Amino acid sequence: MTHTYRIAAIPADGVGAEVVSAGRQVLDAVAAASAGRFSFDWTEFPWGSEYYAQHGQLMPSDGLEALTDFDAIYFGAVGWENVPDHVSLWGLRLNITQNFDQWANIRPVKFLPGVNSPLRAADDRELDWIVVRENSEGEYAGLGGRNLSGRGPGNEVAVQSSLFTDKGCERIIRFAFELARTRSVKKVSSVTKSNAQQYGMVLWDEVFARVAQEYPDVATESVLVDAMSAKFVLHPEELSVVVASNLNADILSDLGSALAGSLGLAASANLNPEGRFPSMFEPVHGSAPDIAGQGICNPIGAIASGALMLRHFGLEAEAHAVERAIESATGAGHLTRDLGGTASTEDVTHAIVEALEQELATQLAVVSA
Ligand SMILES: NC(=O)C1=CN([C@@H]2O[C@H](COP(=O)(O)OP(=O)(O)OC[C@H]3O[C@@H](n4cnc5c(N)ncnc54)[C@H](O)[C@@H]3O)[C@@H](O)[C@H]2O)C=CC1
Ligand SMILES: CC(=O)C(=O)O
Ligand SMILES: [K+]
Ligand SMILES: [Mn+2]
Repeated sequence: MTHTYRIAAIPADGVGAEVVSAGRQVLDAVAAASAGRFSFDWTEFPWGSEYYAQHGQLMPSDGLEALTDFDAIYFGAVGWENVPDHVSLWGLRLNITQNFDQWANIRPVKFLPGVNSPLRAADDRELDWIVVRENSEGEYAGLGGRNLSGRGPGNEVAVQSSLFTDKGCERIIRFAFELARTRSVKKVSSVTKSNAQQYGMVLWDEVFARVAQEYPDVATESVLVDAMSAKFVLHPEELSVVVASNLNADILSDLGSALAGSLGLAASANLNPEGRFPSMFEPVHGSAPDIAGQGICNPIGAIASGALMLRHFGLEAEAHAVERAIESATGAGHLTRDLGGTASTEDVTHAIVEALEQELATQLAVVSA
């Protein structure tokens, strides 16, 4: 019996279209090698900044309903010069993550063979951690407002509030501890700025201490975000699972990707762990307008996000095969320009698909032996 996974693809803007196309090629190769066990049924939605130019919104008003019944969403990146960035982000990505309660955003950082880290002599023992990002509240709760008229020219005020709830903190912190238990280094580092932000972040620290008591087998530390950004560079080997609020984890995950070699490498999963809504898989990077449309962007972040989607479906061997294929491609020197190479998006995708087909053929041979 073939199991069909229904996936909504939303490439959106800039390099989003290029990397989603690359990721789909890899995922289709995975399905083709599954000997009929499963397949992907793709539906592509033309939403994003171009759609906005025609319709005045990033996605249709009933767009969320259209997505509800999919098994997952495979997303590129949103943002282009014709729309203010806060309008495009809230109109599409945050519209989906907020309304589908994708409260856990998982962002692994790994060292790849053949890729130089800007960290001197860093290797795969040093760079292998997961940023767990609170993805539903915190600094991106969207609470606040602007006083445009009441105070006269030059006197405008704006309030951008953060929202921290005990339940919101607890569920993401618990998620981080459960994840740490599955890793060889069982440690959770909690990141706040609770010396300066004395309400929400102190609540976070208290919830972290409370939940930690239930996980005596997991080591813990609480680090302020400024110190943590230094630690990412100076002592990356001390990190395993890093849990942080929405904004702090957003920043730290770009830093982590850069340390691994490029923003183009980093994968992410926006999870609704209860399964009430589809989860969404996307590269960490944005639409990269500076290199979009040239066929040179790095597809690895999107392809590795596809691996996270396979893992979410319980297809662990396949997810692992994709990750191994990425490693063989980089190890063999198939690198895009952001990594100092000359390969195109298509070259790298092709190299990964080839390595994957060998990887999966070996796996099948082992299974049937
Ligand atoms: N989840 C999403 O949809 C996100 C959307 N954005 C949006 O993307 C637009 C551009 O934002 P930026 O701040 O410039 O961030 P960005 O991530 O698009 O680009 C930052 C730098 O990384 C490079 N880069 C990004 N992806 C790459 C890839 N696959 N291969 C090679 N190099 C890559 C770019 O060329 C650029 O130099 C904005 O409209 C922003 O709002 C930004 C971040 C996330
Ligand atoms: C918006 C953004 O930068 C992110 O989700 O990573
Ligand atoms: K993205
Ligand atoms: Mn970001």
